[in-house]
Amino acid sequence: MLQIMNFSRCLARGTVLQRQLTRSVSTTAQNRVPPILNTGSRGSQATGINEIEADEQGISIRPAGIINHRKLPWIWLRDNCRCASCVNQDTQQRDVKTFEIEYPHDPKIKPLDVRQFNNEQRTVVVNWADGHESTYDPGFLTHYLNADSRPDSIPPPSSIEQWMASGPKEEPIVQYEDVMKSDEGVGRLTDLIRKKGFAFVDGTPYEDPEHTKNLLERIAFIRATHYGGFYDFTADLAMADTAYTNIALPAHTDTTYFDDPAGLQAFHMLSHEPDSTSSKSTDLGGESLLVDGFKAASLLREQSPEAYAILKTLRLPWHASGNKGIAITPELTYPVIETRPGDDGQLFRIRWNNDDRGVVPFHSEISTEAWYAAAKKWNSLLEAKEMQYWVKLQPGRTLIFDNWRVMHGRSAFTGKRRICGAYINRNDYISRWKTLNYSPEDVRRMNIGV
Ligand SMILES: C[N+](C)(C)CCCC[C@H](N)C(=O)O
Ligand SMILES: O=C(O)CCC(=O)C(=O)O
Ligand SMILES: [Fe+2]
Repeated sequence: MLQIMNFSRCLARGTVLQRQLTRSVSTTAQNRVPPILNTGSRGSQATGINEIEADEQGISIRPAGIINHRKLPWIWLRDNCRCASCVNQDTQQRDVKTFEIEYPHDPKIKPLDVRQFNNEQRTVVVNWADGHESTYDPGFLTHYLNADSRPDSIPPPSSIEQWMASGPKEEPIVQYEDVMKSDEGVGRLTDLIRKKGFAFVDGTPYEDPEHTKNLLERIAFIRATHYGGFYDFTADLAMADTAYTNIALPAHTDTTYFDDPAGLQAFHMLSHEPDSTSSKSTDLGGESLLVDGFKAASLLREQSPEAYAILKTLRLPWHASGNKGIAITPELTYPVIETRPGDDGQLFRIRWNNDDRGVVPFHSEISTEAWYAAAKKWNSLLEAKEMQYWVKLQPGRTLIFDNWRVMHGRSAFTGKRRICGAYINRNDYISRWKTLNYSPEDVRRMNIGV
């Protein structure tokens, strides 16, 4: 039986909807909505909705097992209405005139009633005084009752595989033709990178670097920097950077000098031939080093929580200054190790290139010597044999890695060594990974939090 108190005007509406309705609530707290299971596919577990309470401020849904009584304010509900007149159906952008709503009590958005339907989605409907009707997926509502922000578009920590000198359990390989011929191939490639930090694309044609460029553009458009867009380089100091030499490079991440370092980096060794500088007998060198920065940070946290805290806290300047007319530094300073907000402090980004690091600033709580001691511990981890995964890149095998997690380096070399590749923005890569590895519904929720 419909119990609609203080919502006199919609009584007529109530009879029309009655046959579909399982229940509605009034602003008085004593109305309890018997438990129903929320079939919303929010996150990994269905959240049972026990009861909906509505009052002058908003509605609270007491999900099964959750005791918090967070109330979802009316203005928040109206602002997040997803109906065709509140969301531009062509662009998914908000059409709601948020700031025409008088806050906090606008007679226009006074709710006349809140209902839960007995349909598949168990949708919750709010009828507003101005005649507007908003429909909500209970999974969306219960998510925000449990969380302070939109669902993360990150794989659960359990699926992020950290590795050491032997690399991931299974070598992360995707075939070039799979990536070129289908989005399924791109989905597998981006998911391997997301979970293992890097992947190889085997069978990449190497006669013409264009194939490598086309491969990388299957993920997302290439990010241009002062090194150009798609890069194809040898040890000729074409640019004033040690990458364009043949010296050994220790483990580092690239583009530490941008506020937003490149999300992905790729290397495809096109050729490596002896030249007059190479002695016939010894090998030419130029092996590639990969170090899992998340593994290193996890070990540092275990072995020396203080050093970990210091590298997480003290923010540093970084720079790219070698090339004429180029003087790039991030606008903010950044620590070596960054974690996501929240007390589980999931690792978010590693920024490490001791050659491009600026001057360690003096800090009110952290002594400079303490930072150097912590950085020394960090560096010893990166130099430890058991942390170093070495690969000899070959023509045909393109390496693509997460430059926010995996550090790269190389051994010194002789001969003529030619590498091509590119950077790709973090958000463009994550967008591609999301859209190819999650349902449109889940992507929508992750992206707009609804
Ligand atoms: C050749 N390639 C463009 C890939 C790199 C150029 C040098 C990158 C610089 N040392 C850094 O760490 O960001
Ligand atoms: O030559 C290599 O293997 C990599 C050099 C490097 O660190 C880079 O190009 O970013
Ligand atoms: Fe590099």
